[in-house]
Order: sequence, then C-alpha cells, then structure tokens
Amino acid sequence: MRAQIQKVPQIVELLRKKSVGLQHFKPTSSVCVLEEKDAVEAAQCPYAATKAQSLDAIPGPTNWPLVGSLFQLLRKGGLTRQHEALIDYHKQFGKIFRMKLGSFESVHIGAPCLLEALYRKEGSYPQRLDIKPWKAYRDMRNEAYGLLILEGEDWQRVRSAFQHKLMKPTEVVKLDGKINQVMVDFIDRIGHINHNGKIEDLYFELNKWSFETICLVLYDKRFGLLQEEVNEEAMNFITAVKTMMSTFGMMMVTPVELHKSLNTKTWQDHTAAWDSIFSTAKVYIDKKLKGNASRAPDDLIGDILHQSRLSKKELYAAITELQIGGVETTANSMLWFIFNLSRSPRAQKKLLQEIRDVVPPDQDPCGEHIKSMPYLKACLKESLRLSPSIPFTGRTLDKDTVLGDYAIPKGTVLMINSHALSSSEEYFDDGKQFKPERWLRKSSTINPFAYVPFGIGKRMCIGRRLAELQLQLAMCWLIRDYEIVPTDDEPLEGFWFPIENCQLPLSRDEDHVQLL
Ligand code: HEM
Repeated sequence: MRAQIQKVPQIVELLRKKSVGLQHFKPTSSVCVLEEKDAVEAAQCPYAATKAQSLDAIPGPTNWPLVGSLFQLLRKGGLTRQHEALIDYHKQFGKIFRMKLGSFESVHIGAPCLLEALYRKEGSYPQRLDIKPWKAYRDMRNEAYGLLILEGEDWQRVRSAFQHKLMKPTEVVKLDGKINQVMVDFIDRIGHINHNGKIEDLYFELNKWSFETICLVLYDKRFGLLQEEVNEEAMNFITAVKTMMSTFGMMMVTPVELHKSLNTKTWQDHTAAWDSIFSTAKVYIDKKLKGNASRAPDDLIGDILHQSRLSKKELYAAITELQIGGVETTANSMLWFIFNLSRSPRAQKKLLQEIRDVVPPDQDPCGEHIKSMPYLKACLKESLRLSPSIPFTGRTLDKDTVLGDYAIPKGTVLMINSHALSSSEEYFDDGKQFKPERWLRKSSTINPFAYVPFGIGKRMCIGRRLAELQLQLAMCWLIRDYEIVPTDDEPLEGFWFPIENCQLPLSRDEDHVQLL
C-alpha cells in the first residue's frame, strides 16, 4: 500500500536482525513533565524586575502592518522551519521577544528562569492559545470542546475525569498489553516490508503504529493499519486526521472567520476532515458506552466512561482530542528516538545490554521491566530533549504578570519555546550531542525548567505517561531484534508541521550500507 505522507527527515538506517543474521535495511522530531519534585527543588527565579517595563518595550522582529513578521519568517523557511527561526530570534533579541504573524501576536520566552516565574504564578485554569479553527468547527456543528481547547472550570472538569487514569503510573502501566499487541504486528510488518534493508517510508509506518495503538487504547478497536491490506475506513480516518492537522495552521495566522465566510478550500477541507473524524469516533465510543457493563482490567476508557459524569457530547470531543493529541506526537518522537540511537552506537549497545539484563529472552518486554531500566528512560529523555516533537506550547495570561523585566498584560499570548530551551548550550553541556548519561548523574545541574517536551504545570500533556510507556516498550522490542545503523551522516532538517502530499521515498545509499 502506498500513501501520501508528510516529509520526513532523511533518516536511513540499517537494521540487522541479530537472531537470524540476515541483513535488514530499513529507512526512514515532557515536559516533559516537570515533576512536582523538580519544581520544588528548582532554584527560585533569580530575578524579578524592580521596575518592569511595558509590553511595547519588548524587542522583536519586523512588525509590518497586517502581516507583522510573516514574510520574514517565510524567508527563514516558513512554518516548517519555525523552530529554527525562533532560536535565531532568541539569539538576536534575548530571552524574551515579541512577534506578530498576521493577526496572531505573541511574546516568546526562552529562559528557564522566565518559565519558572510563569509556573509559580499559574492560576487554577491555565489557558493555552486559542485554536480558533477547531472552535469554529465545533460551534458550527454544535459539538463540544475537548481538553486541547477547553478553558476555565469546564476544562478542569473534563481534565479531572481523565487525569487519574491517564497520569497515574500504576494505571497507565496496565496498558502494556495493548501496546504490545500492536508492537507484535509492527515488528512483523517491519520484517515484511523492508526490501534489501529499505523501507520506503518509515514515518508513515510509525504513524500507523501510533494510530493503531491509541485507537486500541481509546476505542478498544483494531483498525488493521499494520496489515498488508488496509481497509478503507481506517485509511479514511487516518487521512482525515492528517488533513485536519495540515489545514488548521493557515487559519491560525489568517482570520478563520474570513475562511468561513469565503468558504475557502482550506475551510472546506478542514470541516470535511473533522466531520469524518467525529463520525468514525462516535461509532466506537457509542459501542463502548453500550457494552460498558463488564470491563477488562486494562479498559482505561471504559472505566472513565463508567465513572465520569461527562455528557455524551463531552465524551465524544474529549476522546477524539486525546486521539488527535497522541498520534503524530508519538510517531514523530519515535522516529527521532530511532534516529538519535542510530547515530550513537555506544548508547545503543549499552541499551541492548540493559534490555538483556532485565527482560528474559523468552518474555515480551512489559511495564514492569521498564521500571528497572534507567538507561532506557535516560535515552528517551535525551531524545526528547534534542528533538522534541512539539517545539513550543502557549499560554494566554489570565492576569497581568511580571516576567523578567517586563509587565505583561492579561490576555497576552505567551509562547514557551521548549525546543530553544532544550537545545541551548547555555543550559546543557554539549547540548548538541546525544548523551543519555547526563540524566543519570547523581548531582545533576540540569535546570528542570529547561526541559519541557510535554509542557508544564496543570496543563501539561495528559498523555505523557502513555506516550513514554509506548515509546520505551517500542524501543525495547526494536533494539532486541535489530541494530539501528545510520547510512549517512548528513545533517538533518527537522520538521514539525505536516506537509501535504509529500512523499519521500528513501533510497538505499550504497556507500553507507553496512553489510554483515
Ligand atoms: C511523545 C508524545 C507526546 C508529546 C511530545 C506531547 C506533547 C504535548 C505538549 C507539549 C502539550 C502541551 C502542554 C502544555 O501546554 O503545557 C500536550 C498537551 C496535550 N496532549 Fe500530549 N504529547 C504527546 C502524547 C500525547 C498522547 C499519547 C496523548 C493522548 C493520550 C496526548 C494528549 C494531549 C492532550 C489531550 C493535551 C492537552 C491537555 C490539556 O490541555 O489539559 N498527548 N502534549
């Protein structure tokens, strides 16, 4: 099956199957969670302005009428290279700068100290930035909002319904069986689809893997995406998610009302995609609601449906957004995890040793094993630091707030530039290098506010623990059977935003193929 897919970094790895000695060659971006403990231990923000200046005093790039810095950003490579432009702007304007892109104005922060100040002043219902295109669709179709776009007490109500089951490690670990069910198929598929060590589009395969996993967790439904013949319903579903994701960026920087009133192609595609997503999701959520009397121990969503007082409409929106939140982010993180290990044979060897020490050869890796694998955790952390799949998150200030030297008024959108923070040599020694050991040092000097791949505070990623378990288990399965070897040492071009209709067949590079 061939499909259209986003552009992927030029990653080509050679995977050698250790068990049979056959040569397999396969081709190919938490907050992490700032743990409460870390936050407490973190140094207090060293500065708070005695005499704060106004918002207008914050430096920033060109601000032309109507377009702001849009053309400048386009010249720097456009939305797909935004993360690099942000690093450049921080170098040019300092830890805080102000930028306008079309109608979207924001203040960018790129210093742990400013992030800490923001974290400590966080209210009960932190707001992210408004995703207007999503809200416009829901309002038009009279659908509810989910966690990604909800605000205030409604957000907290829905968040609490999911928080316990999704953020508690002892609950999430119960999902290892479902994750492994999909992994068995994924490993099998890799074995089948690599031809002379070449897999045409690993990123697409990883998207199908993450899609299949999150759907099994949320809807208890296997879509068969990793089978030879993928059914139409599944393809339509995955295509709709991709179309929805690839059409909303444009409507973030140009008024969505305009798109709606002119019925632009972007708006039409966006709404058609949401229609398709909702209609499919509703079928499976309804099935779960009907058959919810007897639940398996790993039926996380069944338990939530049973216990929560959310309306059906709220459940549709919340579960659909969990799915949206979990596909691309996890696939992208896995791709980068593979890539980073491909360029660090030493780390890979150490990781293989840890896996062999902990997982008996006749057993599948499971959640319990992961608990005894500090090196695996460090490798994932380091990969997310170097290559976070989401380069920034946002907050809309719900009160006037002093950050550093500036008094920033209520309503201002703040962008937390997590990628700029975690890739900075200022906060990470040898910051451009993949060094998992940095996370294992006894006396670590890493500022926890410099590493936030899953966001921060009350609004941080609710799928973090599930994603981490999924990524760690997947890497165990892969490393146990394969050696990941880079076939080139070309510098990478990272990406974070979907590019439509871009197929990137990865070709075998004879110079770099490593033969057994
Ligand atoms: C490696 C994978 C993932 C990464 C890097 C990631 C990253 C993020 C980030 C940066 C945020 C914004 C947090 C903030 O503003 O402070 C977020 C929010 C969110 N994520 Fe994830 N995520 C991942 C996986 C998942 C998964 C698997 C799910 C679903 C189970 C998910 C669901 C969500 C939801 C619903 C939110 C909004 C939470 C709220 O506002 O209450 N994410 N994620």
